Amino acid sequence: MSESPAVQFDRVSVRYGQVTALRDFSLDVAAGETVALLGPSGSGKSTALKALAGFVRPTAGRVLLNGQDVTGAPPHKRGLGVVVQQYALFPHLTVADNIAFGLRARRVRRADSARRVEEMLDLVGMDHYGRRYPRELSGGQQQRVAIARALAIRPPVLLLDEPLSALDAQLRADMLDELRQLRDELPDVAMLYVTHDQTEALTLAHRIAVMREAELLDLDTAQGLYRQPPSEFTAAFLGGANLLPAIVREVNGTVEVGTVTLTATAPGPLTPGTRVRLAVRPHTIGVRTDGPGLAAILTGLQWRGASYRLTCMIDGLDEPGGLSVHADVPSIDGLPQVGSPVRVRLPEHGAAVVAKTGAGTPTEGATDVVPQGLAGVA
Ligand SMILES: Nc1ncnc2c1ncn2[C@@H]1O[C@H](COP(=O)(O)OP(=O)(O)OP(=O)(O)O)[C@@H](O)[C@H]1O
Repeated sequence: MSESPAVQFDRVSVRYGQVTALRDFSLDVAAGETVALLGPSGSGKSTALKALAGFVRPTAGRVLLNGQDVTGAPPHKRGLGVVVQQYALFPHLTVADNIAFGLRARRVRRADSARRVEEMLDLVGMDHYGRRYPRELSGGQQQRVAIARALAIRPPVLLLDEPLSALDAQLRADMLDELRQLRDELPDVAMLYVTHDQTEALTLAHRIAVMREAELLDLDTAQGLYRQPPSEFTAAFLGGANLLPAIVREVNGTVEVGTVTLTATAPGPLTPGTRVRLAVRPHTIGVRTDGPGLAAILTGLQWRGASYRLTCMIDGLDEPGGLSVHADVPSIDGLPQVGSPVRVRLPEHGAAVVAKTGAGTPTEGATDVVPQGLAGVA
C-alpha cells in the first residue's frame, strides 16, 4: 500500500483573467476520507474541485493523485468519479447504459459491465430501474444514477459538487442519509464534497475545509471546528454562532461578558485582562422576562417549526448601537412582546473563545485573542 495521500493539492492557485479564484491552496485527503469544502458562494470551492478533476489548469502549484503529479493530465486520464449539481445524465440512454458509459469507454467486457451495472444499481437502491430513461425518474433518483455512474469505474476518488442542491428539502435530507451510508460502504474511496450547506458538511465529512475569498481558512474535524472554531468567520458560518465581546478573567477560560461571568473553552491558555470574542451558539442561549442575565430588548421573534428564533438587542457591551444576538428556544411561553425588556442568559459552559483571524493567529486589536506569553510582544 502506498503511503501517499489519495489527493494532494500543493499550493494551488487558479486565476480566471483578473479574478483569483483559488490562492495558494494546500490540502491532503486520505483514502477512505471524506473532506467537505465549505464556504460561501464564490469562495473558490468548485474551482478547487475543477483543478483536481482537470477541468481548469492551475496557474501555480500542483495536484497529485496517490503521489502522482497529474497537474497537466487531461480529465479522462485521472480516473476520477465526478458528480455535479445537475445530474448531467445522457437523456437518450437508459439508466443502465448511463451507468455503463464509463465502462464502455474503458472497453470493459459486456458481461463484466452488466454485472457492475447491477452492483451499482443495488448500491444506490435502484435495482429495478435499469431500463428506464432519465426523464422517467425523479430528481433524487436521477442523482442516485449519477452517483452510480461516477462509481461504476471504481474511482479511487469521488468528487461531488453540490450534489443535493437541486433537490427539495425532504429529498435532500433523505439523500444526505444515503450518501452517508454510501460513504461507509466505500471505505477506500476518498471523497471531496463541495457545499455551502453546513448541515451537509457536518453530516458527511470527516474533516471540513472552510473556504473564504479564494483561500483555505480553517481545516479540522467537523466536531473540532464546531466546538472550538478557530476563527470568527468559521464560528459564524458553521452553526451561526453569536460573537460576543468578553474580557478574560482567568487563564483557564473564565471570562466576563458585561455583567456575566462564565467559563469558555479556548484554543490555549489565555491572558487575564485580554479582550476576546466568544462564540455562543443560539440554542445555548436562554431568554427570560426577569432574573439573572444581560439586560436586553426583544427585537425579533420568528417561528421556525421546532423552535423560535429570538433576536435580542443587548446594550452596554462596548458595541456602538448595542449588540444583536440570536437565541433559539423551544417555547416562548411567558415571554413579553417584541419591543419589551428581557434578560439574556448565556450558558455557564459551552461558549468558545475564538481568534479573529485564522487558527490561533494573534493579531493586533481590541477583540483579538492573545495567547499567554505573547501579550505585550510588539
Ligand atoms: N470560468 C470563469 N471565468 C471567470 N471567473 C470565474 C469562472 N469560474 C469561476 N469564476 C470566479 O471565481 C471565483 C470562485 O468561483 P467558484 O465557482 O470556485 O466559487 P464557489 O465557492 O464554488 O461558489 P458557488 O458556491 O457559488 O458555486 C468567483 O469569483 C467566480 O466568479
